[in-house]
Amino acid sequence: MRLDVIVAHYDLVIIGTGSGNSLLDSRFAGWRVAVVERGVFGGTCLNVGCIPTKMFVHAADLASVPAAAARLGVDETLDGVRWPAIRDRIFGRIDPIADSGRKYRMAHPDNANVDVYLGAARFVGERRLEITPNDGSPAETVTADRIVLAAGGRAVVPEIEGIHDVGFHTSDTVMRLDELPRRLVILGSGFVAAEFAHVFSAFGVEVTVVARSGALLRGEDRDISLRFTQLAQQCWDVRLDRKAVLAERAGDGVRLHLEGPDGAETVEGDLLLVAVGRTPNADLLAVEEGGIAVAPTGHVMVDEFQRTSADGVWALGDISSPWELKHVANHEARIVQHNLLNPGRLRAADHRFVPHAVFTAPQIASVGLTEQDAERGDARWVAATEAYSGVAYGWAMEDTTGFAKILADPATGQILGGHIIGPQAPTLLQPIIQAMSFGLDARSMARGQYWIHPGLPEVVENALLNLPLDPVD
Ligand SMILES: Cc1cc2nc3c(=O)[nH]c(=O)nc-3n(C[C@H](O)[C@H](O)[C@H](O)COP(=O)(O)OP(=O)(O)OC[C@H]3O[C@@H](n4cnc5c(N)ncnc54)[C@H](O)[C@@H]3O)c2cc1C
Ligand SMILES: NC(=O)c1ccc[n+]([C@@H]2O[C@H](COP(=O)([O-])OP(=O)(O)OC[C@H]3O[C@@H](n4cnc5c(N)ncnc54)[C@H](O)[C@@H]3O)[C@@H](O)[C@H]2O)c1
Repeated sequence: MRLDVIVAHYDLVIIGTGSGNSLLDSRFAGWRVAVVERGVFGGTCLNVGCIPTKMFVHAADLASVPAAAARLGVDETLDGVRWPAIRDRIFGRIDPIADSGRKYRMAHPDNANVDVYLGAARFVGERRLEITPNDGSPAETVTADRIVLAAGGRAVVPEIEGIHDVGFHTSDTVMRLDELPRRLVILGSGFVAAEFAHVFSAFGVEVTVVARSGALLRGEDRDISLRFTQLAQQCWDVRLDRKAVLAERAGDGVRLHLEGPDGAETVEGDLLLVAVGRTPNADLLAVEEGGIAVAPTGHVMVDEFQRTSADGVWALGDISSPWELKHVANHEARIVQHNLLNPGRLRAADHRFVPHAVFTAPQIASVGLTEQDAERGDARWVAATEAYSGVAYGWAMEDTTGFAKILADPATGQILGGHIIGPQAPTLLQPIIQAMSFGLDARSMARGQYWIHPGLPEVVENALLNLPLDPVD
């Protein structure tokens, strides 16, 4: 046991103000609470994740309109992209929200029972934390009956010789650039790579994507990943099956040395964006000192109630979740909130049908089993697709590449998975998520309701009707 001076004991300490900040409401008014935040209030989604990226994506979608409109006989020109104006509008909206969130917690009478520590917390014992303030003042030790770990994760930087010398960006910094680069090299082929490749190329930047794997977004259903990779290759310089072995400066820019199927090669850009995944912050919190078990992936281990292995310690969001998605972090925050307030009536988190969307071009959305998942299982399944070009609104759009794919149990019609690539994919997928969540089978979903004609959701209706389900009497 360390003999630090304990400055305070709390009923509850929350580490991290992303989804962790949403736990507190008037029901906690009688609790003595501390909130610890080492960075900007509001966490990843608000400040450097979902929200600003999608604000850039929307602007990128608008910049892409003239190219798409010409095919329909509408001639428009893109006169320019005012990057500083786009950037400043986005952060001019976001930064004050983060700022007012911090002020609300620190100073509003609603939070009279809450102490805010602006600093980094780490475990020094069971439910015992050392907090190192951001302002350089001496560390303080606090203890608590309950602790919620909501400290998220951080971008991974791969071990490539020279990478720290050349300078690189991650999603944390690339949205605040002073000016657009002429050429951008993106290392990685997941969500972040796909979204920023779209944003920067729509703004006129020459984009090179370096993928370790043989396809982009290879976690998607393989038909979706294949279609997206083919489309990406038409827009960006896509290098598949490449290993980056060395980074060096090239003039004012950067050169990456790659090894691939055809041997050694190099790619150059004015900027390098590293987008090779994220890792949970459990290590920085020294959670093992608090008796908290960690999985081989680095995630804090939790049970179905979001309890860690240490008494009184809960976890939510990216620090413990393999999904690393805001709607999952929010759901888990609601579960932890309920369980803190109702220790005798614990509620389990529901991770049965976790959807996701990639806001690239075209958009992609997915829920449930992919075809490759289904092949690995023992259960019977069937799959069917419908192209956007097979429904009236898809004709209107002259879409030739989008499709919806649905997997189902052929006997019961239970929907096992849904995957869509094309305009408005996340919006089109939502009824499939709803059907899976509430047990609506494919037959009932297809024919038990009207589908607005000629709406784009007809692509989902037709994919359902195309499923080769077992005949029913
Ligand atoms: C570029 C990008 C785009 C994304 N887009 C989407 C999207 O479109 N849709 C989606 O669902 N998800 C998206 N995500 C993922 C989403 O942002 C995360 O899943 C979500 O923000 C996780 O929330 P959280 O509360 O677990 O962690 P965070 O929001 O990361 O909050 C953790 C907080 O803890 C603080 N902290 C960390 N360590 C300590 C410490 N030792 N002491 C004190 N404080 C600490 C951090 O400063 C941070 O503020 C995106 C992520 C990125 C990076
Ligand atoms: N729209 C969204 O919901 C959204 C958007 C952005 C980020 N996110 C979340 O943030 C997380 C992080 O995103 P991400 O794109 O950084 O990670 P990711 O896990 O989606 O993709 C990382 C990719 O980098 C590749 N990779 C790993 N090491 C590499 C190396 N050394 N060289 C080249 N490639 C390498 C991997 O094979 C993988 O394809 C995602 O898992 C996602 O949950 C969500």
